[in-house]
Amino acid sequence: MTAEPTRIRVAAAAPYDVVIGNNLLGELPGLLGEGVQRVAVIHPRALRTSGDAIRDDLTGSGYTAHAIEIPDAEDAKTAEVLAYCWSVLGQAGFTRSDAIVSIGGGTTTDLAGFVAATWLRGVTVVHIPTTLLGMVDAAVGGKTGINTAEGKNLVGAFWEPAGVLCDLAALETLPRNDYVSGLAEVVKCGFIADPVILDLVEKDPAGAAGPSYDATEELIARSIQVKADTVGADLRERTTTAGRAIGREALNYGHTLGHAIERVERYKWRHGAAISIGMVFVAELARAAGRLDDATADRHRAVLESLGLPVTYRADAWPHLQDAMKLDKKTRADRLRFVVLDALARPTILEAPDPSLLIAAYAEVS
Ligand SMILES: NC(=O)c1ccc[n+]([C@@H]2O[C@H](COP(=O)([O-])OP(=O)(O)OC[C@H]3O[C@@H](n4cnc5c(N)ncnc54)[C@H](O)[C@@H]3O)[C@@H](O)[C@H]2O)c1
Ligand SMILES: O=C(O)C(=O)C[C@@H](O)[C@H](O)[C@H](O)COP(=O)(O)O
Ligand SMILES: [Zn+2]
Repeated sequence: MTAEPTRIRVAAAAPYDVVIGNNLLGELPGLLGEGVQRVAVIHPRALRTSGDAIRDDLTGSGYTAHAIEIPDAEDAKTAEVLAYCWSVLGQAGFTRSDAIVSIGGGTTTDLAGFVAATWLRGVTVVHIPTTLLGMVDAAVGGKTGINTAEGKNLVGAFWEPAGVLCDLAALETLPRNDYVSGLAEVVKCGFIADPVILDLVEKDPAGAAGPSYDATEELIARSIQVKADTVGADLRERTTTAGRAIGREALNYGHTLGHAIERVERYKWRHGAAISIGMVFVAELARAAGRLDDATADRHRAVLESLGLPVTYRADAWPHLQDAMKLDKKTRADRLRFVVLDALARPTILEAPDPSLLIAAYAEVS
C-alpha cells in the first residue's frame, strides 16, 4: 500500500497545492488543466532520463510533448537560455492554451517559471522540483528569474505555478553537497518561523545531512509550510515593515550577503552555501546591533557548521560584497536593509545599519 501524499495549500490568487510523496506523475494532467495540447518539458542534461519519462507519460495521455534541455545549475539562469527557450516554443507553435513543466533543481524551476511568465505574457507551469532546495523553496511561491553580471535574480517576475509535485525518490540521486545546500534554506525556515526544524536537525546533524533521516519528510513539510504561510500572506513582497511585522522579505534571511557572495563567485557556488554564510553574518549583525541574544546568534554557526555548510568567507572580498549588496532587492535608494532576528522566529528589518556594525559582523565571518 502506498502512503497518501501530503498536500500543502498555497493561498495564491489561484490557490495551488505542493504535493509531497512518491510516484506523483499521475497528478500532472489534472494540474495542466483543460484544453492543453502542447507541453514543453524543461530539464537540465542531468535529468534527461526523468524528462524523457515525463514526456512519454504525457504522450501516452494524448499531449504533444517537447523537450527543452537547458544548461546545468546557474548556467541555466541567463538571458541567452531564456531566449533559446522562447525560440523553441515559437518554433513548436506554443499558444496560450499550452503549458510548461519544469523538472530539476531551483535553477530549472526559476528559469522555466520565467519562461512561463513571459511566453505570450503567461502560460500554465507545473514544477517538479528534484532537489531539496527546489522542493522546500524555489518551486513554491512564484518567484522566477535569471541572473545578470550585476547581480543575482535581478530580472524576473512573480508567476505562480498551477501545482508543485515533490517526488521524494528524486532526493536519492542528489549529490550530498546539493542536499546539504538545500538544508541551508530548511535551517532558514527554522530560524525565521519554525524552531522545531532546528530541534530536528540538532538531534542528529549527521543523519539530517542526508535524505534517509527519519525526520526528512517532516523537515520538508515544515519548511514548505513556512514558505506557503509566508508567501500566502504577502505574495508580491509588498509588506516591507508595518510595525514589527514583515512579510515575504523574511524569506530573504541571509540572502543580502549570500547573493553578494554568489555574484563575487560568478554564480559558481551553490546558493545554499552562500546563504549559510549570509545567515551567520546577519546573526552577528543583529547581535552587534543589540537586537539578538548570544545563544540564538551562536546557534546559527553551530547548526550550519554541524551540517557541513560554510560559515566563513574571504576577508579581502568585503569591498566587492558591499558593492554587490547595493543592488539587493531590499535596498531602497542607498539604504541597505537586512532581515535580522529580534529573537528566535521573530524576523524584522534592520535598515541602514552603521558601517561599523557591518564591518564588525563581517569580521566574525571572515
Ligand atoms: N524562486 C525562489 O523562490 C527561490 C528560492 C530559493 C532558491 N532559488 C534559486 O534556486 C537555485 C538553486 O537551486 P538548487 O540548489 O536546486 O540548484 P540547481 O538547480 O543548480 O541543482 C543543483 C544540482 O543538482 C542537479 N540535480 C538536480 N536534481 C537532481 C537529482 N534528483 N539527482 C541528481 N542531480 C540532480 C542539478 O543538475 C545541479 O547540478 C538558485 O538559483 C536560487 O537562486 C529560488
Ligand atoms: O521566496 C522568497 O521570497 C525568497 O526570498 C526565497 C529565497 O530563498 C530565494 O533565494 C529567492 O529567490 C530570493 O529572492 P530575491 O528576490 O532576493 O532574488
Ligand atoms: Zn534562497
